[in-house]
Amino acid sequence: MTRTIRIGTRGSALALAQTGMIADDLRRAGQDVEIVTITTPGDRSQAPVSEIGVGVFTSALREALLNKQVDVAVHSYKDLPTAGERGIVLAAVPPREDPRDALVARDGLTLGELPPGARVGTGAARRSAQLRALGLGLEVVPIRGNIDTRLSKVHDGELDAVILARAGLVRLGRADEITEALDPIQMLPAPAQGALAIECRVDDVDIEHMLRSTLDDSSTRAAVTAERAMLAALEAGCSAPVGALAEVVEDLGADGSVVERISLRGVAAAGLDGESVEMIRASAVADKSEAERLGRDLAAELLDLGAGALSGPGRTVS
Ligand SMILES: NCc1[nH]cc(CCC(=O)O)c1CC(=O)O
Repeated sequence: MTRTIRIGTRGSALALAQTGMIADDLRRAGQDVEIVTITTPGDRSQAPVSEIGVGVFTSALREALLNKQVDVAVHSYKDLPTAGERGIVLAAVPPREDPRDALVARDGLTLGELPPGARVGTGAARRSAQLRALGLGLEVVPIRGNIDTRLSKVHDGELDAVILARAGLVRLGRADEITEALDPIQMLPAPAQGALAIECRVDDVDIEHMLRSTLDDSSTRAAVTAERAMLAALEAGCSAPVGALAEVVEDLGADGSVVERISLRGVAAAGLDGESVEMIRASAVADKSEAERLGRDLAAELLDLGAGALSGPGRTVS
């Protein structure tokens, strides 16, 4: 008799959509699965994420895993704190969705077409800092709430545009509302944006192996490992908003053979003040097996270049 695997998820439309896709993948692989919804304090609170803290969406799910209410937890990877959790293992990182941020603007407008003074909604310090650094004279309006709530602020005319992760809109079947996918040169996404983290208990070795062999994508794992290593190293040294994007690329080795490398770009605000619009950018390439070190090295370079403490709003996960 095969065991029914209980998959824990948050109850938001996005979380249910992405957990449903993972459940389908597992069913196709012959597993018997059941979805269990866990309500998190982040779902109940309307306070800014910078106040309620990173991890607010994910700790209840990890607790449900540890106390055996569920066997697997599906998280938006970028919402996970960089610190690991004792007793829990990252069993799989499935192939990533398009990691870019997306603009949803009135009248089909792109960022460059929005007039000065246009009101653009985002709750993320990372997005607002990069947006202000573009020098377009846009007014950044802090917003929170689920994706549907944010989109409705454009449709009802309260805002001219909002910026959201493209991946969330794709998974909710609302990609047709995107008016521009933002180029990473203008707007680097949050570390691990567009990726999922599939966790299980450390001692559940059979489930861990099944999850890894069914769902894990080694290139996505390497890319998010580099991005998150950069974030973790910066967290220790600065409180500026951080963006990162790694891509696995094929390159020619010294002997002419094809080798896989990771190319990582990072951005952080300079440590001037809360109104700072100076963004510090750096990039580097390393062998795919060196993801962790690449991330740490790029963080050290950003700190050397002046990435630092921001006295304004704190870092948020988005
Ligand atoms: N912070 C909330 C959150 N967590 C994951 C996503 C989108 C999906 C993803 O990045 O995987 C979002 C919404 C957003 O940033 O627009």
